[in-house]
Amino acid sequence: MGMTLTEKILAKASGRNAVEPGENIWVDVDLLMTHDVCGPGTIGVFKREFGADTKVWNPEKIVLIPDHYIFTADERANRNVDILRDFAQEQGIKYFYDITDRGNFKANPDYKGVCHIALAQEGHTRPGEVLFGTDSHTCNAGAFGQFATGIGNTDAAFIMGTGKLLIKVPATMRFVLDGEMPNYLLAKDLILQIIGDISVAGANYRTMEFAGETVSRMTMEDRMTLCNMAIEAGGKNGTIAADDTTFEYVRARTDKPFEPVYTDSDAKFYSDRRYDVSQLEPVVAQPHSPDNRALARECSDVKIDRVYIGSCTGGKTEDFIHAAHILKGQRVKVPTYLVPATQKVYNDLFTIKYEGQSLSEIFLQAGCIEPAAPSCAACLGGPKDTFGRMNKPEVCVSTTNRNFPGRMGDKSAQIYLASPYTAAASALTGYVTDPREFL
Ligand SMILES: CC(C)[C@H](C(=O)O)[C@@H](O)C(=O)O
Repeated sequence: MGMTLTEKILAKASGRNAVEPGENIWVDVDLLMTHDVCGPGTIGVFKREFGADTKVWNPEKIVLIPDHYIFTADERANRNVDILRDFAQEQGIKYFYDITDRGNFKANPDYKGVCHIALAQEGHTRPGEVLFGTDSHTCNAGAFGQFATGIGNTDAAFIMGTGKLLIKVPATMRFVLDGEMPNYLLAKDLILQIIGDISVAGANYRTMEFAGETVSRMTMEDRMTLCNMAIEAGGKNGTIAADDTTFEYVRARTDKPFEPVYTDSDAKFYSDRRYDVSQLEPVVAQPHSPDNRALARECSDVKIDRVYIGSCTGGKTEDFIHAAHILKGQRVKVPTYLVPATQKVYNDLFTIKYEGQSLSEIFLQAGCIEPAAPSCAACLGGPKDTFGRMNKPEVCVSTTNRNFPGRMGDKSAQIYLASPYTAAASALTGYVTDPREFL
């Protein structure tokens, strides 16, 4: 019987010809990623269970990325990065993207930024491989036809010691997206539409496989936006079949060989949903859940206090190009925070020209706050001095991926998740705004 992309990767990683959903299998891990929030806990469990002097299973297959709470005076947050640094030195970890100078990240060429985008930009997201990360948005890398999922510190510590993990094979839900994307829709609208349809528990412990002609036409950044938010529907992982777009992106960033695998034509799906994207409209997720969907135009009476454009799912180069498309030559009415996901994205804001102006010039002329140093910043609140943190019960339109109570700081703050178009259009009016008003 045929297998899905996820089943095929897991079969290969467990040394078997075939696997079925529900089976518990041991898989060999290609890459383990951890960051400043969960790395210290993972390292603690690893040392406790394997011994203080034990070496990790493979220092070339572990990636340590400080990204969450780094530009802060908070001592405990800073200590977390120190723990990662000490561990990287002690173990000879090959990929440790350090931040040594917290005051001026530009001085440190090793610093990358938000782990999920940094993993892609550094060539760690390869088709056919197995990636585990101590972060729920590790599913981002499914965009490359990789099996990628978030795990807890205990599982990560086990991988550190053995390079293996016992997991249950997830069943696959397929989402076929066809049709011409209207010029007012972005990938974020599609995934918010899907999560609104199936709910935040609609894909619990299942793969969300995205297919169809619309997906084939998408850039890698769009595909990452889709897969990144599989976890917001409870998904174990997201997947998209690798194609020429994928190969071009990956080969430009790594010379490591990889072997893509593909869903068989007779594979069995848990469910199969189809969308004609030409019929969809810009949407938002209202407070306080990513599945609390409404049409952007239905929320036009919601007055907002700020706009936030950033994070792994909404702070990539193309996200800023989309925002610039709306903001060019206009003036924002509310404070507008810009947080590039990575240092590469940050550099793009100053080098990429959009209709003759750099993106950063467009933003500053429109009255946005100067782009911040790349990091997760206020996407998940963070210490009080975190850039863009919501320290008051205000209302924000944000391109991030979660809007739970307290997610960006204050517990009563209200977050409307939206595409970069909708976020930028809302910045121009001070209300939740359908981007068609400016396109
Ligand atoms: C800090 C980390 C454990 C967390 C996650 O796993 O998702 C964070 O990145 C988030 O987005 O909420």
